[in-house]
Amino acid sequence: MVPTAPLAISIGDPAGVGPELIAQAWCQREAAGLAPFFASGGATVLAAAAKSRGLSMPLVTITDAAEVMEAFRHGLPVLGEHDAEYHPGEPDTQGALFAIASLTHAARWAVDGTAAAIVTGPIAKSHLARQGFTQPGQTEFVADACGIAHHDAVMMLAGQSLRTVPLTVHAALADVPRLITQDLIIRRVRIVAASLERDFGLESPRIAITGLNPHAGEDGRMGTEDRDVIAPAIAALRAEGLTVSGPHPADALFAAHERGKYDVAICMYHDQALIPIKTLDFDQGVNVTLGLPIIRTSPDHGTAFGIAGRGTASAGATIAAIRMAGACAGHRAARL
Ligand SMILES: NC(=O)C1=CN([C@@H]2O[C@H](COP(=O)(O)OP(=O)(O)OC[C@H]3O[C@@H](n4cnc5c(N)ncnc54)[C@H](O)[C@@H]3O)[C@@H](O)[C@H]2O)C=CC1
Ligand SMILES: NCC(=O)COP(=O)(O)O
Repeated sequence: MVPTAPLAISIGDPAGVGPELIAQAWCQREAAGLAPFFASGGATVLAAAAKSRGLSMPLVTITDAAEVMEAFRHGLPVLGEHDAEYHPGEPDTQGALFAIASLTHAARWAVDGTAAAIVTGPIAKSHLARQGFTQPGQTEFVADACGIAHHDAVMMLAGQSLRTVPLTVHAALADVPRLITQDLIIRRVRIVAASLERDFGLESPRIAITGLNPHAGEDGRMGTEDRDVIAPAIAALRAEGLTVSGPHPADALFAAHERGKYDVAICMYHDQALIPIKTLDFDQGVNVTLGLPIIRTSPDHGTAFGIAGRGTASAGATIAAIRMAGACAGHRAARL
């Protein structure tokens, strides 16, 4: 089923690769089968970024999202006057403030139903933090926009043959053992299971949970978290009827012969979840936030300031993120 409203896209840092990849996605909209989308501001940035990439992409300034469906056929619809100069590879204060404004508007449109989903362009967290962006990332920003507690907004990375969820996300590795609790595992796995059913159409998803330590602790000989925290949480989730396995030694779980045995791997920390996705599928990886009343996706890569404006950045992950937002919105619409 197609989404009932267009998708809103925030531009991300205008000095990064976000703007040119949005332009590229619009140019490939038909071949890629993308649902109609519109940009949250950034007319100047988008026009210059398209030009830098040699793309022919008209912009259509709109004043109401109701105009998107018609406008999308002729050019990239842009809603909102927030804008910036285009200085690829040179992040600055004005650009960071624009990135915040673009994200703020797009999130609001998703929350009030103007948009069926939000797709967020990459931001540089440290640059935005200097301009008052208080959340650790866009996941938490969007959670705040929805009035959802940060610990109930769950990051999932999705590639072509693998989905992973980092249980702890932007946390120092030294803090991870302390942060992993039975309550956190149970709470997040419930959200993952419900979201995979609702937004991805997976009945009774198979959920594999990694261990924290080498060999999942080898029965307490290499760390006790696997035995004393993760295993009891898995038992509790199974008792609820969820299809959960583990704790699995993380080193082998992502091998090709293992990946077909589960629908999602719950990982203990950021790099345990993101390294396999980015290694297997850098060009197609999508970051999707589960547990929200709205749908939010993003390419899994960052701002890539070093290659912005050169025309070499791949639009694969941005296109995959737009496609996934449309598919999830379609799943939700079909359940109404
Ligand atoms: N969704 C988001 O908003 C994300 C934002 N970031 C932010 O991005 C900034 C830079 O982070 P990095 O760790 O350097 O990651 P990065 O993803 O920006 O770059 C890592 C490497 O991948 C390359 N790369 C990235 N996107 C590419 C594309 N589309 N096509 C071809 N090559 C590409 C870059 O040139 C670089 O060599 C950080 O400030 C971080 O906070 C990082 C990840 C996700
Ligand atoms: N490493 C993933 C990442 O940084 C994306 O975070 P978010 O901005 O989507 O919360």
